[in-house]
Amino acid sequence: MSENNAFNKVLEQIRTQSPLVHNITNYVVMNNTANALLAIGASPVMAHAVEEVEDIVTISSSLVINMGTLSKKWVEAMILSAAKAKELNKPFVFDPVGVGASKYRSETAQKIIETATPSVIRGNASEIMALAQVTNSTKGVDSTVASDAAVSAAQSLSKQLNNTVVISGATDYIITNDTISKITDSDSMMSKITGMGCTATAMVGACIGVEADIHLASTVAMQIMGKAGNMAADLSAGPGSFQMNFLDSLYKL
Ligand SMILES: Nc1ncnc2c1ncn2[C@@H]1O[C@H](COP(=O)(O)OP(=O)(O)O)[C@@H](O)[C@H]1O
Ligand SMILES: Cc1ncsc1CCOP(=O)(O)O
Ligand SMILES: [Mg+2]
Repeated sequence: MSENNAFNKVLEQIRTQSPLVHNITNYVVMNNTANALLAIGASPVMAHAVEEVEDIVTISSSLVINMGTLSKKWVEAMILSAAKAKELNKPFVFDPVGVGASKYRSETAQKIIETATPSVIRGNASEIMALAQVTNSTKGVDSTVASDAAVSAAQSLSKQLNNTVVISGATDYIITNDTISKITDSDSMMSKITGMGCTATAMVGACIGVEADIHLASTVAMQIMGKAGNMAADLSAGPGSFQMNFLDSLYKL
């Protein structure tokens, strides 16, 4: 299938099926990522309570676990939901926000991965290298290195876990064992807005909710980000209007 056909097919599936995407995500991006999922045609639900996460996983098409703003109860909810996703064979994507920046983040990321292998791990270069225990260059939640630097770390992580690893940045890499796809079509304005990485992870959640080929679904998710990012940048004077135009662009894709 050509790249364009795959893109159109997955986008069409999202719009016709409107997959329910269960997000356990952070306070910073919760509203943005819910709106981004709606704009692309998916149906978001943000649910964190330990009392309900297993029920929500059960009715959802996919699960997004994002560890941006951790706390004890939320970690419990993440572990419960990851275990449920494994039991029910539901696809799930993990965003290891800021892994390496604190012992708590590193331990939590390991706990989640040990509970259930995420279908996809999506992070920036510093996060992927910290997760693969190559180097710790994490500066808070932003990467200090270009995505190219994390390719071999992502590849060993993917081989070790037998899953798909996405490194975002000026070039996005989608890596599944020896298969590497690259996307260079996006805009640097995207790095000036908080939550663009989390939005990329949410887009992966939407795509794996409708498409069983996880590498293809992850690639389309990053294409969606790049295309909407370019469209929005053309219309925007700066990061403020970019945020609004990005949502409109997702809707118009
Ligand atoms: N310098 C850049 N040029 C173009 N696109 C970028 C750049 N940096 C990030 N992006 C895009 O922004 C989105 C978020 O990536 P990134 O900033 O790496 O994530 P995070 O916010 O988790 O650090 C991705 O879709 C990526 O393609
Ligand atoms: C700033 C910040 N602090 C904790 S979570 C968060 C959002 C990070 O989002 P992204 O990784 O998508 O930029
Ligand atoms: Mg991030």
